[in-house]
Amino acid sequence: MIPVVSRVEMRAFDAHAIGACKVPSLVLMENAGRGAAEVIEREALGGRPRGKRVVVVCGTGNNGGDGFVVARRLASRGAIVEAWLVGEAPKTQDCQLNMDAFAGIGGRVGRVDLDGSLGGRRAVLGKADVIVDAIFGTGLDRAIEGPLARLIEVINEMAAVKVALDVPSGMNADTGATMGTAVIADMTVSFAHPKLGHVTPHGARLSGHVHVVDIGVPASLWTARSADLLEARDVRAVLLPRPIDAHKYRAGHVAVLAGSPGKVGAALLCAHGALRGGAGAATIVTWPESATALESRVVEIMTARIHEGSELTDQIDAALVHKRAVVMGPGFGTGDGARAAVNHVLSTFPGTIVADADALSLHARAIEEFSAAGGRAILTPHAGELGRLLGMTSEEIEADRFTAARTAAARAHAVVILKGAHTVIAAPDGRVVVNSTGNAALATAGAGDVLAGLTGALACTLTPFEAAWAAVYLHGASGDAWKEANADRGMTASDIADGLPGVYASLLNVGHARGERA
Ligand SMILES: NC(=O)C1=CN([C@@H]2O[C@H](COP(=O)(O)OP(=O)(O)OC[C@H]3O[C@@H](n4cnc5c(N)ncnc54)[C@H](O)[C@@H]3O)[C@@H](O)[C@H]2O)[C@@H](O)CC1
Ligand SMILES: [K+]
Repeated sequence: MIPVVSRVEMRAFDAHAIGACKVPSLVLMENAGRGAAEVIEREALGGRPRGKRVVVVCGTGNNGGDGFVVARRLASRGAIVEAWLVGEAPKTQDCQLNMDAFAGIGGRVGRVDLDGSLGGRRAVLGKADVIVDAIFGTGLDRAIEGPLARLIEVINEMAAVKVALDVPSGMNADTGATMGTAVIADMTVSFAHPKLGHVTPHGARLSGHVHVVDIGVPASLWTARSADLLEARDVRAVLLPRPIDAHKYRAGHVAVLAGSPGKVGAALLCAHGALRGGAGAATIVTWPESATALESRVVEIMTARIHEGSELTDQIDAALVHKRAVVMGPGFGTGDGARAAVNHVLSTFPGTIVADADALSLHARAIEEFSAAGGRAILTPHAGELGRLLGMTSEEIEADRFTAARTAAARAHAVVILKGAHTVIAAPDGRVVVNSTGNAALATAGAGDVLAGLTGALACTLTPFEAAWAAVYLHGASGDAWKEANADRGMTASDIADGLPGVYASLLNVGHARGERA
């Protein structure tokens, strides 16, 4: 997993590097700027910097200092570079020294007169191949307004490739939100670690592709991080090879409490996700009309009937015998019977419980009720559902997804999967993992049902937290495989499930080892 840090953590990392590790700040800045210049040369200038026009827009703090290093480095590679200082004079010594060093090699330093017209500047920016945004980094502490905001809007209008240093100026490094206005970059070079804001839906749109460069201090020296970004090897490590004598029930039997008349598709997709996700068996536990509708359609999936009324809890208990995980909610309904069923499972089922869709709606403003599961529940809300659980709007959730997920996990004493681009998975003990897979192809009806079923399948053998993050990763990876083979659209929820064996094959490389499969 890759550590993802907050603004405060990053500033503490820098202070540690300079103080305890005795690496001079000027060296860190040189490393940062050199790393960024290499990324820009390779990714934005096609490996041919000579004769290309680059404008580096520098603030007066250390982000601006990084900008002057980039300017000097690219100039020495043959690019035609202008560096602009936005403000009267550098405010930090390292910024001043690097501005002088750029001027010292014959570089042109211009000053942007924020009170004047930006007309002349606009013409120069219009001719640039690359614009480097070095106005603000982690020092941003208030909304950008007035002439500075206008300058950023002008940068955003330009056709040049825009590269942000550390964070796009105006992006909140912790939440990804725009503070006043923000640079919309094609790519961002982040120093030492990715920042939380880079891995939020809004921040990812501002940042473009994020490259992380080393600044010469081992990341391992510093363990404080707000979240971890998933990598393929993390998922590979928890997916243990199956023994040669795997049995369908040892591989895990998932119960799916889902479906109501008109919504049996949700139950089917969920069970299909569980089976393609590796469950040995799946049983849909549902109302009589739904069971009748399902029985004519399912082959590999079993059904069990439950009725509203006095027999309900006994019927559920009988249906859940020997199940390792229950997924409840997809298309299940929100009536009295559904409520009684969901609450009964929460307070009695000994395995892992995945609560999705209607199981979440039933507990609006009462997220604490999930603590009845004693830490064995996994909740799978999108921002709207989590908003209802916490009594907030979905905009308030999106404004700070990390805090929302962490708060929800603590209050529910459950694992929370906050869905969206860069899904956040939070554990009740405060650990937070961010997903690195997935794309717009996954925005399709029923995708959530498949994720819930897949999570249930993995929960048969993994802890709730591991099952949650591994499922999210695999689900996204199925979307990525679809996009690679087709496009970022046209995928159905069944396709997501059907893509899972291929994802397993590429992760585990088991395609050739058929003898080991159950
Ligand atoms: N030694 C270090 O600490 C290192 C820092 N590095 C760079 O330094 C950056 C942080 O530098 P700084 O802490 O100097 O901060 P910034 O360069 O991000 O910001 C500088 C100044 O902007 C002002 N400011 C904040 N918000 C504003 C607003 N909305 N409108 C107008 N002015 C505003 C602040 O008061 C501050 O003086 C990092 O993002 C990174 O790019 C790198 O060089 C690596 C090493
Ligand atoms: K920046």
